[in-house]
Amino acid sequence: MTATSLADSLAGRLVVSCQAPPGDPMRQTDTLVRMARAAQDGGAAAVRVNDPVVVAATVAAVDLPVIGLWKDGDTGVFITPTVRHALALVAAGAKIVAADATARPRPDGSTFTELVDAVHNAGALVMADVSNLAEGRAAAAQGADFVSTTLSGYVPGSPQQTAPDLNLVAELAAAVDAPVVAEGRIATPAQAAEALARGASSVVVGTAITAPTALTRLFVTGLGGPVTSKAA
Ligand SMILES: CC(=O)N[C@H](C=O)[C@@H](O)[C@H](O)[C@H](O)COP(=O)(O)O
Repeated sequence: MTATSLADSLAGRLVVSCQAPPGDPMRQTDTLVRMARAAQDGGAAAVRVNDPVVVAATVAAVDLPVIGLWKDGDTGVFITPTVRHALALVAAGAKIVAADATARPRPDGSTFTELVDAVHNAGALVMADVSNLAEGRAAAAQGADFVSTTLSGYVPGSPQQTAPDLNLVAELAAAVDAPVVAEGRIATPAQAAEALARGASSVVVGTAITAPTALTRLFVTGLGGPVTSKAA
């Protein structure tokens, strides 16, 4: 699949993020692969998968393009923080590498441009995870193939809200040539459709589809608790 046809294959469609946080019972390679197979059966255009080991297992098990990321750490830049992480994902079979493209310093002192160039040279595309319009513009100017709202709400300065940041979707869609991906806290099909209507090219949904622990917690909280320490 060429870069253009890969991008076209995602246009107007759903991507399912098949991840589980550290310590979660679902964080097993086989379980995560089964999530990806279920996403494929349900009609997803692609899956978004964390960690090269899980990426390789998913690539072997599903026919969908895999968007790979590698979360390393939990502060600062930790979504595919370095060129080394990015290239490991390409080697594992990711067709698209998702990486933090915020303005924060990267742990190896590299630039986002260097990551983009390395991934392109290795034959894959880059999805820039951003938290605001300026970062999206910069990422697109540096060659990102997709710009995703992934980090809005998770970086100081971006709106802290329970709803998806559809304003950022619309701002990015008006400002960058790269396809804009709506991602983060999209909880219903209506919100996903609204994201497309606001200019998104694709929509990534994770928690609302693949996170039974978090979803159980929502219902438990809705019933007035109790929330256990593990679920807190
Ligand atoms: C901020 C961050 O680390 N986001 C991660 C990026 O890969 C994932 O934990 C999210 O589940 C994903 O972005 C999908 O979002 P939601 O689960 O809200 O549909």
